[in-house]
Amino acid sequence: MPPDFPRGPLVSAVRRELAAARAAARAALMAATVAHAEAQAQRDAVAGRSPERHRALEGERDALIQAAQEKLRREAATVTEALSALAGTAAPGAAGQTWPAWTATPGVPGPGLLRAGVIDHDPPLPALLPVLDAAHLALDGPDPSTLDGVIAGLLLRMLGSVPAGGVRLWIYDPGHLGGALAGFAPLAAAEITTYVGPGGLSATLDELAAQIQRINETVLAGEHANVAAAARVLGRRPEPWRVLVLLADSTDLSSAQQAQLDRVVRAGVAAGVHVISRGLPLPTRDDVQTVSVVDGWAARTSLTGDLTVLLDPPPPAELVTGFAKELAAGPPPATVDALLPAEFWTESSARRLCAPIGEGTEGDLVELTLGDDPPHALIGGPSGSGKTNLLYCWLAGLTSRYSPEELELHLLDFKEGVSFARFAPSPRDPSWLPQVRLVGVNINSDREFGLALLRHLAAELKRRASAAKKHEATKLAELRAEDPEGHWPRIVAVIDEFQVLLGERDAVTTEAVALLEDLARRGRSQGIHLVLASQDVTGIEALWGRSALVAQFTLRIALPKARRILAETNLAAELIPRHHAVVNADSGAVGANQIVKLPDAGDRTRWQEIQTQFWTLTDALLDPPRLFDGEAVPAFPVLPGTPPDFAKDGAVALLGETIDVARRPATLRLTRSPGRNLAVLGTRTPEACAILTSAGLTLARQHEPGTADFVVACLDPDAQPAAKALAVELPGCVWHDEDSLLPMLTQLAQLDTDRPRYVFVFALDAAAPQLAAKRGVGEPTGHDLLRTVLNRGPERRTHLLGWWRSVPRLRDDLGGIAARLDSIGAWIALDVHGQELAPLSAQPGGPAWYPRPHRGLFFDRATHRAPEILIPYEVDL
Ligand SMILES: Nc1ncnc2c1ncn2[C@@H]1O[C@H](COP(=O)(O)OP(=O)(O)OP(=O)(O)O)[C@@H](O)[C@H]1O
Repeated sequence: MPPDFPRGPLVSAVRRELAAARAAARAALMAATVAHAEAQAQRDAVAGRSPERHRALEGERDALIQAAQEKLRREAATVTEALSALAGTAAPGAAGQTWPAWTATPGVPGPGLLRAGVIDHDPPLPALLPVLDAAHLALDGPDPSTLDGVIAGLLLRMLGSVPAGGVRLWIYDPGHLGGALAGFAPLAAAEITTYVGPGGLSATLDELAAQIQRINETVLAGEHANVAAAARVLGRRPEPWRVLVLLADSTDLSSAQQAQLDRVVRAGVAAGVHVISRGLPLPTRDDVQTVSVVDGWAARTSLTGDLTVLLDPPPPAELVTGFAKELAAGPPPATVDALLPAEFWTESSARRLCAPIGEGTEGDLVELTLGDDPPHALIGGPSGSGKTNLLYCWLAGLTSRYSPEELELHLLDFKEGVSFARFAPSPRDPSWLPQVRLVGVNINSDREFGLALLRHLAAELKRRASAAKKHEATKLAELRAEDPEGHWPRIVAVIDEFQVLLGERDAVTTEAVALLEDLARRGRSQGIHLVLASQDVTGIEALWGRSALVAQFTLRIALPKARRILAETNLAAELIPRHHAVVNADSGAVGANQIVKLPDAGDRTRWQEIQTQFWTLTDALLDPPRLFDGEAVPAFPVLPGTPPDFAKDGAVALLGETIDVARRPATLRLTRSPGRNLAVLGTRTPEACAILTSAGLTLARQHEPGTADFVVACLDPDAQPAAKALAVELPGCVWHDEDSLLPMLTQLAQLDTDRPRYVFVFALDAAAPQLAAKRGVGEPTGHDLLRTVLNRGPERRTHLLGWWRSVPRLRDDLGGIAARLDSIGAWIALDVHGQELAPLSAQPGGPAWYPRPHRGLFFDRATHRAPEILIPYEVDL
């Protein structure tokens, strides 16, 4: 049936034709009866006359009867033919085919009438029922299983006549717990069918009533009489049909349920919500059709009146399940290739970035734009809804259109996965996506990586803003026009699961929000675009009350069941099927929805091929992107060949890597100021050893051999191999152990030299009993000596870099509870909690720090406002 064929007139036409057929039959019969009566009268009148006359009259009578019957046959045949043709148009394809020939015909837009059987007539006529957009249906009869078979047939016809997802079913079957229509079960997984349990009817009726109300308010909105009319105006169906199948009897319904059902019946048809009930009478209304089984498969329907309808047998079970499985699986998804242009890297990003992400409802490609408006995007969808795939789609569209000169990508993924790892070089595949400048993977417990990216972008924003000022440009397009030789690509920073970054009430969140605010506000004109994806934006406490920040993200993309990505009244995300998204460039306003079907863009092999193709287009030697890998241990850096001259400012120890885009090392400058010592705190031996070793190796490189003294002492057998290995690397190093510790401290405490001297002590706290022991009268204890070295050493260029396994032990070594810890100007905490660091911290109660594997918290009083995270290097000696 053509989409704009109005169903009401069609039903009337069928009614008219049936009435005409009946009238013609009655008239012909009447004529024959009259002829017969006349002939009879004539025969009586001439009774007794001549037998010839009698025979002639009989012949005349038979001829008249035959002619009347012939006329009846002719007229009936014409009407039958017309009705059959009409039936073919009214119930095309899947709506009308008999079961042996039945196939789904989703290309036929929307079923008109549905075939239920044939009218008992010679020749038989299809008996059709109006349902979708026309009526509800109440079936009754002696045998429920017959009716269930009829319902199964009607449902199959409906589902097979519309595109996947065009009809949604709710099946309430308290008697058989869904068994009566079990063939449709595969559709449950695809969310096309919902089986309503015995206790679920009220909720289902409420849900449908709410849907009707929503459709009235937001879809019909006083402009359309019903969804069918809206569909004609829009050229597409804005809402699926919803069909509630009730396999119940009236005693199953409470009065509240009955009242709600009456409401649904009353208002449902206009909203495309229909009820098909078996055994449960529906109110008598024009838009309630009935089917009453009289005997076996013979029935009367409200449309065919007193003509008997012989109902079709139920569709074969394998036909139903086969179809349901196919429908649930859906057509094979499109691939990433659907998003690639005929020619790569031909677009300019001067004004905007524009790339398709999938197919719209009309089969056209839907594009996402980032530029002055909309500048930033917010993507939402629960876990598994396809956010990563959506990002892949977008990245495929962007990277195939814009060369690395036009586009730079920064990709961070805070979930426990490595979705972006494929875009960075790896031992398996050393190539990378040329536009990608930074990739973050396995960073879910290191929110600082997110902060590092935002700081990096803020610095870039500043650089661009000052270039723009210099060129008197107000936006990127102008800057590029004024400075054609400059490298001003648009930057897109994607942060997947960004709620992790803002997940704590701490300094990281505070700084991240401030940076986001600045980038969101000023990034638009400087070509820096943020794409933030999250499972649930509502849960992000840090964004509460920051509507100005969220408002900058005018491009919203909602995956199925996404919450609060679109405007509150915009419920489109609730309705879209799997692998679809709602794209809305107007902050989620109802009128701006575009529904997109997303291709499956996850195929790794295909991505590798695409990446290889990109590489053939670039002859420049691109630097590989920076890879933040939370699980990787940074390698000890290759140090420069010529040692710098540190005579004036003091040598610098490298202690590990900071979490920073530029891989900045954590440094400690050992000047002649008080407190220039280091305490490493905690029980993680390998990490403590790695830190002291890194420091030792780097300090040694900054002095010509023989111009500095190195001392290594170790009091923990587990640390001895590392300590010994370090001692071997340090020129002229003097080794000490437990036995020689006191003489060592005695000698150091004399402070009789100004030569640079670096003292590395592993597990110093293990010597506490020895250091505390009283010695001869007037003789300082080991602790006294240690304190002298720490307090007075730096001024004489003697620096102690020690490892204590707990803060209290450090404190005990420095004088107990009331000890001053000024001599420890820098510290690194490993498995030590923030509050334990209170004595060493300017922050009351200590810094917010919960130990994490292979991370340290580093604070240098001379350079830090707040402590920073450090990752110990892997040092291979
Ligand atoms: N358009 C699509 N076509 C086919 N398969 C898809 C599509 N979108 C997603 N998928 C598949 O669905 C699964 C979940 O998708 P994806 O990983 O993108 O979801 P997500 O929202 O990022 O999930 P999570 O947050 O749990 O990682 C994947 O197996 C993916 O291949």
